[in-house]
Amino acid sequence: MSQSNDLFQAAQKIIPGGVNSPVRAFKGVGGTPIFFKKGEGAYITDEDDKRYVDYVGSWGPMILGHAHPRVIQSVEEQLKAGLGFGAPTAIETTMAEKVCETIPSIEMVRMVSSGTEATMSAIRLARGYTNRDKIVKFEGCYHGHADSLLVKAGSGALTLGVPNSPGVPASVAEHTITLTYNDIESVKQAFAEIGDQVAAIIVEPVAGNMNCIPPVAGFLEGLRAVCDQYGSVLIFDEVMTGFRTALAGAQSVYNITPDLTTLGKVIGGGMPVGAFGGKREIMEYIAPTGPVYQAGTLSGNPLAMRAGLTMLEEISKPGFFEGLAEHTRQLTDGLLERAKAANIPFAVSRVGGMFGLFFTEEENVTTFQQVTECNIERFQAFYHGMLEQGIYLAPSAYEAGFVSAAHGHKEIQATLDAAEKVFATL
Ligand SMILES: N[C@H](C=O)CCC(=O)O
Repeated sequence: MSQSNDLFQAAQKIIPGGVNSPVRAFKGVGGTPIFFKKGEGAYITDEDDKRYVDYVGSWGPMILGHAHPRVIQSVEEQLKAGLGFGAPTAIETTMAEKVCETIPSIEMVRMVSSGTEATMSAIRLARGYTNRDKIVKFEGCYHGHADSLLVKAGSGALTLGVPNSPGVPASVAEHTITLTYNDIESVKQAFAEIGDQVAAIIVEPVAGNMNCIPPVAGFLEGLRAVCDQYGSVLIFDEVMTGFRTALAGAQSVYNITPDLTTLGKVIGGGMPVGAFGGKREIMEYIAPTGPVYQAGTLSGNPLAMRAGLTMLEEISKPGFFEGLAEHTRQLTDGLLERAKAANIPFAVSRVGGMFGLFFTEEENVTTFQQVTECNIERFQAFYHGMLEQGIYLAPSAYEAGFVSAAHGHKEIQATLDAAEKVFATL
């Protein structure tokens, strides 16, 4: 028996499923979850002292690698000044300035404590601003677990087979119209029928919660045009892609300006932080300047702001994203080459520091349907083979992988060597 197993047995007695977020439970790959005790750079160490090259990065935030010395130091300094006051602090304004200066579509920003809070609040704001109830999302996209958004959702909900969760009232879900990602015609058609009732379109500009699906040419442009035509708010959920696909997020990669943007993960430097922001005119609808209520005891927590701001400073250094994208390219190209050599039908995707792996005959995966048609048994076998070789990937076929600045030639080569061995066994 391993320490992880013992810990999992104990955890299951007192925590539902033994985990505090369902996707951690390994239901998507079979077996039992690994319990970790330490992270350093590109590596994490489990409770049995086995070290892994980590491509989960705490599900995205760890873009500098684990325990980055500057992030740790800034948190230590803040610790001595107190953990939080529930009152304004100077660092919140510094953080807001940094976000607005980095992502030009954001003229005003409000900090919250998670990505779910960010998307939930952005939806409420869009509804309040437009005085409309309906929202449009896309099947397989995941925007956190607020009621309105847990409809045909991706990520853990899809992994566990509950894309529509019990507990979400039908009277709430009926206001969420779910369309097909990367299919602009279905959007135009829906808007022709009910466009004047739609408060917002919310979209992951790169769908990272159904693996990693970039937008096809014209899709995001089409969403922008439809929102302009019908007076709906365009919300880019950049919780995953913000500060990850590029410094200014996917909106800068694809050159589309949303009305609102939601952020999370990297912005907290590993601490629980989210944010939503955008056009001043819309953001001023939020209390206390406007009537749409939104609040949080821990919002803008100084410890979290300090960690996040330090991380944003580090990733703003010249050349950071070029290096990250190059390492991600080496990884995905290398995997593709080795799969080909082993005659395994396989495809990859990547944008900046995020990537997707697909066991499929298709060369390009662009739709939710293609994602769900991938060979899941083969993914599971690959997953466990890689785990054995000391490579930690997300335990779900529907989650993107993340490369950090700490992943260098050595880690990528180790990953490719491991993959070569595992592909040969499939
Ligand atoms: N894809 C999810 C977040 O973006 C995975 C994290 C979770 O559900 O715990």
